[in-house]
Amino acid sequence: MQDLPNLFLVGPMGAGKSTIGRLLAAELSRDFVDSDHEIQARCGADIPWIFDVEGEAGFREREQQMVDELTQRQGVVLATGGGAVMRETNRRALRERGTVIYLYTTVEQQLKRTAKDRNRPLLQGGNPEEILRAMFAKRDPLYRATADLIVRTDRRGPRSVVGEIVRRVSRLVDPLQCKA
Ligand SMILES: Nc1ncnc2c1ncn2[C@@H]1O[C@H](COP(=O)(O)OP(=O)(O)OP(=O)(O)O)[C@@H](O)[C@H]1O
Ligand SMILES: O=C(O)C1=C[C@@H](O)[C@@H](O)[C@H](O)C1
Ligand SMILES: [Mg+2]
Repeated sequence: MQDLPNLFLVGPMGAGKSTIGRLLAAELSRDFVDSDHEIQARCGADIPWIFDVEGEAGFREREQQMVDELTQRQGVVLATGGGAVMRETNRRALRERGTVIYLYTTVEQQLKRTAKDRNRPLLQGGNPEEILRAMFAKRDPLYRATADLIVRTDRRGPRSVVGEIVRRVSRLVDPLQCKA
């Protein structure tokens, strides 16, 4: 599937953007890039540390620069951070430079998938369920407004989600799928 556009994954913490993105890129023989990982690699610091030193505002500036840079690559699968859609500039870059896939999941699944991980500063120091519900209310409309496709990840494993994405994206690119 050489004609596929860039594929950009958006969605909340624990939706599976990093996990599914990596598998999807391997399946399509594409490069995989992960905005959170790239920011951490360039700073030599993990996300909680960046939040401690620069605050969320500093992290969001770095994220905007990274989204701008990574969306200009060709032939990539990109996992964005869960909050990237909060900025209009990021939403525009994503929409204009590739096909955007919203990985949807429920707050119940997010809680299970993020419970043991301390690398998400916005979930520390409060009730994670309340935080995730408030984020969902604010962000779900933005994920939907940015996305070309919405794919549920709460009821099936990562490999099955990858299969669905490949099928649905190839239909978007070539709606009739006629045999030669
Ligand atoms: N479809 C799935 N079914 C079951 N578990 C999943 C699924 N997708 C991801 N997971 C698990 O959920 C956890 C979080 O996934 P992942 O780190 O890929 O989420 P993310 O969307 O990248 O989150 P963040 O925005 O915080 O980076 C991982 O342990 C992963 O193995
Ligand atoms: O949902 C969010 O705002 C975040 C999600 C993660 O991917 C990281 O980008 C960071 O922890 C913030
Ligand atoms: Mg991730």
